[in-house]
Amino acid sequence: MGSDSIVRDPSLAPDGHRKIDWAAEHSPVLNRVRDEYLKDGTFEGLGVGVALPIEAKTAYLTIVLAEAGADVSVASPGPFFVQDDVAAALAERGVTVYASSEADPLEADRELERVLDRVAGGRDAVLIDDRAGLTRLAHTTRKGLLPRIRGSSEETTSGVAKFRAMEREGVLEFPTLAANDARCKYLFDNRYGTGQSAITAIMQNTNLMMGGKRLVVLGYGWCGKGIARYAAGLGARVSVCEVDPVRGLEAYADGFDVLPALDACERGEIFVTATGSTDVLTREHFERMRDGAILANAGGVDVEIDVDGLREASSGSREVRRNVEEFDLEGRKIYLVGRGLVVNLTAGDGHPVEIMDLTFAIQALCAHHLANNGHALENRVHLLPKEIDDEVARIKLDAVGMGVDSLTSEQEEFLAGWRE
Ligand SMILES: NC(=O)c1ccc[n+]([C@@H]2O[C@H](COP(=O)([O-])OP(=O)(O)OC[C@H]3O[C@@H](n4cnc5c(N)ncnc54)[C@H](O)[C@@H]3O)[C@@H](O)[C@H]2O)c1
Ligand SMILES: N[C@@H](CCSC[C@H]1O[C@@H](n2cnc3c(=O)[nH]cnc32)[C@H](O)[C@@H]1O)C(=O)O
Repeated sequence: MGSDSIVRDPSLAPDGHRKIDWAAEHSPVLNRVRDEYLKDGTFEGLGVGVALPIEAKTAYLTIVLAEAGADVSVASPGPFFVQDDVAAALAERGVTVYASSEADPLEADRELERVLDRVAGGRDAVLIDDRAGLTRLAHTTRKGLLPRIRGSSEETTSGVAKFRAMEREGVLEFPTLAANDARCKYLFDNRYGTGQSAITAIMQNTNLMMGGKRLVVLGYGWCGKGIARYAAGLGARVSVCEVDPVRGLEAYADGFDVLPALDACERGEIFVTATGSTDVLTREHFERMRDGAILANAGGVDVEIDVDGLREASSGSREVRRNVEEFDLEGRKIYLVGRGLVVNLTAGDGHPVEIMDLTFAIQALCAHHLANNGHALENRVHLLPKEIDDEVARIKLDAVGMGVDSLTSEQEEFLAGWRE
C-alpha cells in the first residue's frame, strides 16, 4: 500500500489493477514519453502532487511519474470523481492516494491539503492541478509550502481561467503551465473527448435513444462543438445557445440552429451545458421546459445548472435510474443526469483512453518542464513550448502509422520573407 494512503476498501484492488492495465496498454504516447523523456533523473526525489478524478487513466499517469522516481501523491477534486477500485489498486503501486467515493464533499479540500503536505513538506515539488484546487490551498491554508513548489500545471479551461485571475491580481507565487491550452490537449480532449464521453454518459444512464431527439448545447466552445458533433452524428437535431456572436455564427455555419436559451427551452428534449459559467440553466428556464426534459452538465464547474433552484421549484424528487434524478414540477417531469456535476466523470468513465493518453503525455511533459525550469520562469501563466506540443502530436501520428512532412529550407524562407 502506498505509504499512508486512505482509500475506501483495499480489497477492491484487483478490479482496479485490471482497469489500469487496460489504460496502460492503450497509452502509446505516454509510454513513449516515459521511455524517451521522463527517465532522465529529473523526477528523482521530487514530490509530485496531483488533483484529478481518480480513475484508470489518471492512475496510470501517476504510476508513470512514480516509476520515473517521483514521490507521487494524488487526491480527487471531490468524492463523485473517485473509482474506489482504482484508488485501492493505485495505493498498491507505490502512489499515495487520499480518495474515497464516500468522503464528505465538503471535506474534499482536506484530501488536497494532505497531498500538499506529503509532496512539498520537506522537499521540492511540482503540482498537476484541476481547477486550481491544490494551488488555491497552497496560496491560502498551506502558504508555508509555497517556497517548495516549483510550479503547477492546470488540466482544464475553468482552471486556467482561475490562474489568469490570480495572475491579474498579482497573487500567483509560482509559475503555472496551462496544460489545457496545449493544442494536443484542448483540440482533442475538450472536443472529441467531451463529445464522446458526455453523450455516452447521457445515453447509457437514461437508456434512451439519441436519434431524432432535439438536443440543445449551451456553449459552443471546444467542448460544445464536440458535443454537438457527436449528437448530430447519432441523428439528434441539435440547437446551440451562445453569448459570443462569432461562436454562434460558427455553430450556424456548422449546420445548427442558434437561438437564445429561453427560446431553446421550449423546443429542447435534452440540454447539455458546456460553458464553464454560472446560472446557465435556472428556474426561468426550467419553467419553460417540456415534460420529460433531460439535463446534464459537461462543463467543469458545478453551477451551470442551478440544481438548488430546480430542487426548490419542484414538489419532490427521486432517483429513477442510477445517476438520474427525477424532479416533479407541477405534473411536468425534469430529469437531471449526473447531479449537475461534470456528467462524463460523475456518471461515466471519463474520456476515452486514447484521448487521455494525449492529455497525460502533455501533463507529464508539463511536470517535467516545470521540474527543470520552474525556478527560471516568472510567476505567470505560461504555455508549454510549441516544440513539445508538436512532439506529442508526432508521437501519436507515428503510433497510428501516420506522419506529416517537414518544410524545406526554401519553404521556410519563403514563408518568413516579404519580398516577392
Ligand atoms: N467534461 C469534460 O470532460 C471537460 C473537458 C474539458 C473542459 N471541460 C470544461 O468545460 C467547460 C468549457 O470548456 P471549453 O474548453 O469548451 O471552453 P471554451 O471557452 O472554449 O467555451 C466556452 C463557451 O461557452 C460560451 N458561454 C459562456 N457563457 C455562456 C452562457 N451563459 N450561455 C451560452 N454560452 C456561454 C462562451 O462564449 C464559449 O464559447 C469548462 O468549464 C471546462 O473546464 C470539461
Ligand atoms: N474535476 C472538476 C471538473 C473537471 S473538468 C473536466 C476535466 O476533466 C478531465 N477529464 C475528462 N475525462 C477524464 C478522465 O477520464 N480522467 C481524468 N481526467 C478526465 C478533462 O481533461 C477536463 O479538462 C470539478 O471539480 O468539477
